[in-house]
Amino acid sequence: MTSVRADELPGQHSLAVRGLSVRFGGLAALDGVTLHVDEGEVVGLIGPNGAGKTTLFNAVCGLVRPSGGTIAVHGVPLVPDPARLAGQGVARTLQGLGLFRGLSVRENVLAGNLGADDPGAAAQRQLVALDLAGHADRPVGDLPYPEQKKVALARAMVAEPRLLLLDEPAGGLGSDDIAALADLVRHTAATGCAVLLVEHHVDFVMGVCDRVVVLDFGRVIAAGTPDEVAGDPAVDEAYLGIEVPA
Ligand SMILES: Nc1ncnc2c1ncn2[C@@H]1O[C@H](COP(=O)(O)OP(=O)(O)OP(=O)(O)O)[C@@H](O)[C@H]1O
Repeated sequence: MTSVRADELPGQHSLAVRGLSVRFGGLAALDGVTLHVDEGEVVGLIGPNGAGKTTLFNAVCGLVRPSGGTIAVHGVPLVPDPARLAGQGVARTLQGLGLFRGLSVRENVLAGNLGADDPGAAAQRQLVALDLAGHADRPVGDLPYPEQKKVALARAMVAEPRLLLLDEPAGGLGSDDIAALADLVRHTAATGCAVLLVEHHVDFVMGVCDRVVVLDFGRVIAAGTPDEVAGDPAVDEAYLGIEVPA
């Protein structure tokens, strides 16, 4: 069951990033980025290659150290440490699947929730929710790629995060699987989870997100509903006008 921390401030954003800056030597990968995601919301983070999307995820996860700014989850300053993320209600999927290919589907899902009171029951709930229960005892590497993507999502969701970071979830999927993924993402948000989504597949982003934040050269150049962002000339120039990988 998702816990509420005693020091959580009521009415706060699920994720609040304020003035976040990350430098790699002389390069400002993020330069004063401010964004938020609320409970039950799907927010897309898009931008051209090198815009800073992965760096923002990495900063939230404690994989890079910001030079400035703050990150808070439900009003509580985040302690950016990969080993403590789950305890702070945050989960992330990876661009690559990052699955343990020699383990079964169930074992992979279990790996996402080592601290649960009843990890088996939590894993079973996710297997059922993602229609994977029939494959639970198969080696994950035997499943088709779209099913493996679902296993990666189940592993992220098994700890019942309140903030889910999805890193290019549509990568490598065909149109039918992308439509199914959109349903899954909306379903996840409907459970109250806040979802921040990095994705190059623009149609998927525009179809699934409540709001979209556009980065370019480490700065927010536009933010709003998909329609607002799609009609923004700065976005056309920076992003939508260029060819992006499918
Ligand atoms: N560890 C690092 N050391 C030095 N520079 C880095 C490092 N990580 C990222 N960068 C640089 O920071 C900038 C932002 O990179 P980032 O990977 O966050 O962009 P992105 O928007 O995720 O791009 P893509 O869509 O290609 O994944 C780029 O110029 C990148 O080359």
